[in-house]
Order: sequence, then structure tokens, then C-alpha cells
Amino acid sequence: MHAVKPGDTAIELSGVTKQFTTDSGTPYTALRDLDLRVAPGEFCAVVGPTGCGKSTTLTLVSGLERPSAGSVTVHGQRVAGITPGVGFMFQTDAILPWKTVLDNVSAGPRFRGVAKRVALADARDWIRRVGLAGFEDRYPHQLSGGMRKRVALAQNLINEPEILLMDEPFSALDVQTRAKMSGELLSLWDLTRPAVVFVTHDLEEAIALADTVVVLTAGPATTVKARFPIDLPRPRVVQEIRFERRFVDLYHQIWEALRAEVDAAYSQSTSLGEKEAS
Ligand SMILES: Nc1ncnc2c1ncn2[C@@H]1O[C@H](COP(=O)(O)OP(=O)(O)OP(=O)(O)O)[C@@H](O)[C@H]1O
Repeated sequence: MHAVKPGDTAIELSGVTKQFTTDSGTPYTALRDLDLRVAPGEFCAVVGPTGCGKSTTLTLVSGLERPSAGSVTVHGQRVAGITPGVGFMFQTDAILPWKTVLDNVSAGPRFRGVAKRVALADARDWIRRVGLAGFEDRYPHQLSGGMRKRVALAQNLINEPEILLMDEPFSALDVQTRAKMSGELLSLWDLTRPAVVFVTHDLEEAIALADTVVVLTAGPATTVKARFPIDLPRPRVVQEIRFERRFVDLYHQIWEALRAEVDAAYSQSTSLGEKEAS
């Protein structure tokens, strides 16, 4: 595992521009001159209007995409391929439907060559930690949405990733399950403390979870608008922290920055719709 030194940076995007070529062949600048730095063990939430480039930012860190300009480094190494030591969680489940919970969770270590007996024992431990003891032999279709998210968390955390990239991982869940999963995520994160980049549309969720909330501007040519340190003490009770005075103050402050971008994105999409209709 990477030895963390003071001042170390887990993730650094520096002057990043990302251009795509659209289906009509014209270039589209999704990100322009974007700087983002995440320290080892930091929980960073990224919020911004729809389509501004949140997922694109994650794909650059993961190595699935390359920047058109600027640099992306992970632990000081320029990203040049699929980044090792990175876990992912998306809105849709990435667990294998034909494998049991135990086989899904042990798949990572088995793939890395860990002996079967050790991988299975480790998987049983993680299954217990995510609250699924007794469900080892179930298949994903026999589980609720929240339980499948727990499997996905165990499947990631068993690999002790130094970086966890999460793209609206709980947005398909009902409100109560979502709040519960957020609380569980924080307890589990505390066990191995990876650096997290958590993309969400939900500002309450962002503040409740994160050490830092980063607000992106409306696209195109998205960049970082502002960065807010969240000084709420840990451990946090996710379902209750939103009633605290400091939480409400932070919410107002960050929403002020976010609202202008949401409004800008909305007017862009409505004027585009009007142009297309005329
Ligand atoms: N492969 C691609 N080719 C062309 N354009 C793309 C591609 N991937 C993303 N884009 C465009 O880049 C912009 C940013 O997309 P991205 O998915 O990163 O936004 P997002 O903030 O994650 O969106 P949402 O909040 O709706 O999930 C969008 O306008 C999208 O259409």
C-alpha cells in the first residue's frame, strides 16, 4: 500500500481540459482548465448542475478517459491507463448476477491471485461488516436494492482501494434506505480511509458525508467554482446531522454558489429546447 506522507496528494487534476467530438463531428468542451486536489483519506463530494462534467471528471481519474490538456495524477503518478488501487461505485449495480454474494465479494482478491481459502475468509468478514452475514449464498436478484449496494461496497472495500470513485451510488434507492446507506458508507470508509470522490446531485448528502464539497460551474467548459471545507465533527449521524445549526449554515452558503450554476444550466437547456422547436 502507498505510504502516506504529510502534504501528499491522492488525486490531482491540474489545468484539465476535456473535449469530446459530438455525433455531428463538432468539438464539445466539457471541462476547461479545471483544478482539483484530493488528499489521502479525504472525502470529497462534487456537486454541480446536470451535464456539467461530474462523471467525466471521475473517468479521467479512473484512466478510462484522457484529458485533452492538463494533467491528472494519482499519488504523484500521471494517469496513463486504468489507474491501479481505485474502486468504483455507480448508480447501476456492477455486481455479477450469476454469482452469489460470497463469490461476488471474493472475486477481487481471487483475481489478484489470493489463495481461495484466504479470499473466501476475507469476503465473509467484509460481508459481515456490511451487515449481510447469512446472505453469503444468495444471488443478486434475491436481494433488495440496499443489500445489493452493500455487496458492491464490500466488493470494493475488500480490495482496500486507496481511492474510491462514487458516481451517485445511492440515487436509485428510496429516501430512507439512501440515508441509511450513507451512514453505513461513513462507518465503512472509516475502517480503511480511502480518498473518496463522491459525485451527487444532492447537496444535503454531499455536506453530510464530505470533508470538502466542490461546486462545479454549469457547462460547457466547466471548471471549479468554489471549494467548501465541511467542519462538522465526525463521527456523524447522517440522518440527524442535517438538523444542526452549522449544517444549515453550510447548506445556505454552498447553495448560494450552486444555485447560480443550476439556474444557468436550466436557462441554457430551455433556450436550446426553444431553438430546436422553432
Ligand atoms: N463520450 C462523449 N462524447 C460526447 N460528449 C460527451 C461524452 N461524454 C460526456 N459528454 C458530454 O460532456 C458533458 C458532461 O457530461 P457528464 O456525464 O460528465 O456530466 P454530469 O455532470 O456527470 O451529468 P449528470 O449530472 O447529468 O449525471 C455533457 O454535456 C455530455 O453530453
